[in-house]
Amino acid sequence: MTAPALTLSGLHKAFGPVQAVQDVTLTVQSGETVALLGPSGCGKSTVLRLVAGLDQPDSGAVQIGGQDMTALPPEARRVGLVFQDYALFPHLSVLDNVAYGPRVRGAPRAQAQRRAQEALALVELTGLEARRPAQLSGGQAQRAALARALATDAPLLLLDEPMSNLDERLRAELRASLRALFARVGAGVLLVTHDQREARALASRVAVMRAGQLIQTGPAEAVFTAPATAWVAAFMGEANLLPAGPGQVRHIPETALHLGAGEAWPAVAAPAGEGGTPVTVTHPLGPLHLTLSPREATLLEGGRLRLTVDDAQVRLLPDDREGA
Ligand SMILES: Nc1ncnc2c1ncn2[C@@H]1O[C@H](COP(=O)(O)OP(=O)(O)OP(=O)(O)O)[C@@H](O)[C@H]1O
Repeated sequence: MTAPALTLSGLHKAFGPVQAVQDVTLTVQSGETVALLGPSGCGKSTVLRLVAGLDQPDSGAVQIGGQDMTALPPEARRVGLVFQDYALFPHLSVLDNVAYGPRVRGAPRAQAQRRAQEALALVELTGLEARRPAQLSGGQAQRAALARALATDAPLLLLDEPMSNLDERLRAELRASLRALFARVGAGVLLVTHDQREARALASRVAVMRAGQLIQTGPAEAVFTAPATAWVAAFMGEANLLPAGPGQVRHIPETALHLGAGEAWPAVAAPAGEGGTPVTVTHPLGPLHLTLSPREATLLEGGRLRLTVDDAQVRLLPDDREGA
């Protein structure tokens, strides 16, 4: 079996009193996209910087393609980097920006440009080779930065909030094309994001990070449908976490709420928003929050809503939301 694209073992990194990364252990296989997901300041970018060699860990090891790279400088690590601000060279054409990686690695000009053309074709920027970065839209600049990482043929790609500067429409567009692109290039991809939708759309596995530590790692769907703790569930946007005794909550996912059957509970609707009509139902388990589609909203009768809760989907989770 081939070595994983990336193996992190027991990484620690502190900045003065701040434990930015604590005991992070994670593997990314070749051809796999793993999302490092967590709120601002939890240490995601620091992990990427440790992988890229831009920072040194206090302890722990970074292996890339099965080789220990912990002590090596960034240029020896064979990783393709895409950071939030793209960092394209403003004075170089798009083609030269993308050919830069192969050139630095010693490829003759013609060969480097050929590789750059191929990478630009992959991100659908063919035809814009002669432009300067300032003449690109946000989405195009983002794709040029990606092409530059792809042109290095690195077995590991590191993406830090790669769509943070794009509007929602462009994000949705790029999400769809990126997933297909990653599958085609076969590299291991470590993607940093605080956006759970982005993680869900792009990654096969998700590692949830909080205050420097990984608190849940697993297949994306498993993490989203079965969060391990109340904090993870809340971070994923789960609204129904009801008190269930000391240190525990009852997690009722929206899929567990079956509308239009059972008892009619008192329900208070808020004005309809973009996602639908928010409703709070007074249920013996506690107040249940849900958002009704226009069709579901017709089930509201005289301030009441019929619903049943599918007990099989209800889980007790440890409540770890205080502190940290
Ligand atoms: N060079 C540094 N010096 C001091 N503290 C730092 C440094 N870099 C990061 N930190 C601190 O380490 C913690 C983790 O930061 P990091 O940038 O890794 O978080 P993040 O999860 O990537 O956040 P964001 O999503 O906002 O980019 C934060 O508390 C941050 O303030």
